Parts: sequence; C-alpha cells; structure tokens
Amino acid sequence: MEHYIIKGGNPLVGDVTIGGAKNAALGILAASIMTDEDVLIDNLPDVRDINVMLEAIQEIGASVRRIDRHTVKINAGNIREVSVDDEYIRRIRASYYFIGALLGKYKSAQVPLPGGCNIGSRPIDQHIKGFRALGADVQIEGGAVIAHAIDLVASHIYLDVVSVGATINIMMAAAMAEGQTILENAAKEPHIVDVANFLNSMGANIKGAGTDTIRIRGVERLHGTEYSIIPDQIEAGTFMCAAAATRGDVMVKNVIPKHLEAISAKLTEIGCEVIEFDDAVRVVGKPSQRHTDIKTLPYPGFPTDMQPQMAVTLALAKGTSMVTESIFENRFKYVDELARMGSSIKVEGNVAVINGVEGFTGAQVNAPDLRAGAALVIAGLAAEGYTIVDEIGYIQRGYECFEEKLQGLGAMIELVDSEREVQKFKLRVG
Ligand SMILES: CC(=O)N[C@H]1[C@@H](OP(=O)(O)OP(=O)(O)OC[C@H]2O[C@@H](n3ccc(=O)[nH]c3=O)[C@H](O)[C@@H]2O)O[C@H](CO)[C@@H](O)[C@@H]1O
Ligand SMILES: C=C(OP(=O)(O)O)C(=O)O
Repeated sequence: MEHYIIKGGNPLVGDVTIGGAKNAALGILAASIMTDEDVLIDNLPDVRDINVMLEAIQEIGASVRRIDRHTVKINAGNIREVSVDDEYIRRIRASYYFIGALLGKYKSAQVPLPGGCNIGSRPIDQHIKGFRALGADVQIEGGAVIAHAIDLVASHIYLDVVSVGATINIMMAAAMAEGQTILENAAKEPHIVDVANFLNSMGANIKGAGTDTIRIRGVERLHGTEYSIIPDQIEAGTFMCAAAATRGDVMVKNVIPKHLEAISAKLTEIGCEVIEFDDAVRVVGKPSQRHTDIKTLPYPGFPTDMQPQMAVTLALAKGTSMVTESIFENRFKYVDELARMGSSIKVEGNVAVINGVEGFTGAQVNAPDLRAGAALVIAGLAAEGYTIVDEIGYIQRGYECFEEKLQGLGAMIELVDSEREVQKFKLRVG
C-alpha cells in the first residue's frame, strides 16, 4: 500500500504540463474497438483506470501495442467475445462504455454493472432507455447488463437527466444504427465532444456534440484513425487550486482555457489572479483570498470532479462559503479527514458550509476517493508540518506522476510504498 508524506507550508511555484483527459480517454478506448482497422491513440494518460480499460480490451481479443508511454495502437479485428468481465473492470465506472461500443459494432454486449462507488450510486437507467429506443433488448442478469439487437434502428431520444455516461454510450451505439438518431438533453462536457470527434475521425457522422442536441447518422462501418486526446480539464483545475491554496504562482501548461472557465471564474472571484494564454493558464494565489459559493452542475457549470479541490481552497479563504454538490450524494467524504487538519466545515445534506480558517496543521488522513484524495494532498501542501495521505491508490486512478509534477513546483512530497516506511518516518520526526 502506498502513501504520500508531505511537508507543507511553502507556495507552489513554476510550470506544470497537463496530460490527456482520463474521462475522454475512457470513452475513446471503448470506441476504439468499433473498427477492425488500426487505431492510434496519442496523449493517453498513464493512469490506473486507463490501464484497466486497456487490459479489458486485450482480454476480449483485441491487440494493444504500446508505442510509448502515452501512445497505443489498438486493433480489434480479432475480437473473440462480446462479454467483458474481470475483477478490475467491475471496479471501474467506465466499463459501461463497452456496452455502447459492442452493441454498436456487434449488436451484442455483456458487461458487469458498474454498481455503486465511493462518490455515490451510478445508475444507468438512461443508458438502458437509449439502447432500448435503438431497438436493443436489454436485461440485467447476474449483475451484468446483457444487450442484443437484430438491427439497431435510429430513434429520437430525450434524456430525463443530463448524463455524461448515457450521452457517450448512446452516441457510440447510434453511430452504427440505421438512420438518424436525435439525442436531446444531452450532456455537453468537453469529453463528449472529444469522443464524438474521435468517432467522426473513424467515419462516424455525429453533429452537435457540445450542445444539448446531438444528431447521429448511423454508418455501416467505421475505419481506422490516428487521434490525440484533449488535455485533462480536472488535472489542470487541481493544479490551479493547488496554486491558489498554497498562495503560489503556477503556469498550468497544455490546457484548453475555455474548458477551465468555471474554475478560473471562481478562483478570480475569491481574489486569485488568473491569466489566460492560448494554451496555458497562470494562477497567482493571494494572501487575502475570500469566500464564495459553488454549485456543481453539468458543463459549462462547475464540475463535480473539482468540488473537493475547490472546497479545500475555500476552507483556507476568509469568510463563509457554501458548496452545493448536485451530482453525487457522497462527495463530501474528505470533510472528516480535513477536520483533523483544523478545517471548519459542516455538511448539511448536499451542502457544505465552510468557515475559512487561517491555516491547516499536518495530520494523517485517508483518501476516500480520487478527487477527495487530490484535495487532501492540496491541504497537506498548504498545511504547516507533516501530512501523511493513506490510500493513495485512489489518486493514482486519475493522476499521472502526481508527486513528480508537484515536486517540479517545489512541493516537498514523497511517495512511500509501505506502512513500514510510514512508521519509520514517524519515528524519525517524532
Ligand atoms: C453531469 C456530470 O457532472 N457528470 C459527471 C459524472 O459523469 P458520469 O457519466 O459518471 O455520471 P452522469 O453524468 O451519467 O451522471 C449525472 C447524474 O445523473 C444521474 N444519472 C446518470 C445516468 C443514469 O442513467 N441515470 C441517472 O440518474 C447520476 O446519478 C448523476 O446524479 O462523473 C464523471 C466522473 O466523476 C464526471 O467527469 C462527469 O462530469
Ligand atoms: C469519479 C471520477 O471518475 P469515475 O467517474 O470514472 O469514477 C472522476 O474522474 O472524478
């Protein structure tokens, strides 16, 4: 089990380069099995969830060749089965993208249900509604989604809730259905546009991704492609908050500033300086940062994946901030951990009332999930003294070389790979 040991209290300063977007890559990897030809994917983040998806693609018979750390060549011409399952794939939410991809290409799929996860339940009723509207028979049996169709036929589908997963999944299945599907009340996240662009580069005919109405004219076959994944909006936002919380000065490079607008706007509101360049954003933290309110919403609203990192930043700002989580019911698990470091936060239902404090003091804390874990690292970097973050496997699901990138900004953070190392460290510092 790995842990981070952090000596906090110094501002982060310097440049950091952002990698490819995990949440776009997960959809794109699933979609890559929809052609028999070679697909070359570049700017793929080297993180745990992506590696689980790549292993699952290999398991069903596709070939996966790593060209370098961030580039893979996939050929799914020899897929043996339309059933995806292993103990790892069951643990990641994005496994459900195989339903849309396999159903679109092979008109048949069997994939384990993603089930609940640490941040809340992950229902897929809207995905199923979409597949059924396209003519598939979909059943849940033995914890798996089993979908079959003789032919997929285009449909007019209205999503009852704005869902990123359902939008991507329906887009994939409809890309190979007969006729034009109209998907209304679609989600508009940058990763949806990226998956649509990827499918279009394979010969799909998808228009309107990034708006709430997507038109998908089905095609008979998709061909090979070469594609580079967009930069990760959430990794970028995490470093922006780390700069703000430590009162640092960080140039976050290789980003699409438009995707960061909600985050930049909130950091500006609390008094940070945020300067946008063509493909970079510089965040300069200020001693006098103040409160603001946040409500997580589908894009272009404030992203739920940035809620914990921003909450930590607000917990170190003057005044009272209200943070409303409207997407996932269980995304405040870091609050009890942060209390050990001296924060003052009260959770009532889906609202966290944050009373800003002057500073945190280091403590041993447990990462309860991916973004909450990243938020606790930010807290440790801003705190006086030493912080130990346990369960960092969650953080590694979505951040590549997190500690190395932070070290590049002057952070004193070290990864240790056993409880014994943690005990040794504790004895050393007393
Ligand atoms: C809208 C939103 O912010 N989506 C986030 C969500 O995507 P993800 O695709 O996981 O979740 P959805 O966008 O599908 O879910 C949005 C909301 O709709 C509900 N829902 C979803 C599908 C369904 O069939 N039925 C249903 O009721 C969910 O419970 C949730 O409250 O988590 C990802 C990882 O944290 C983020 O990158 C996405 O930005
Ligand atoms: C929770 C996240 O990922 P996933 O939806 O894949 O679990 C995330 O990216 O913040």
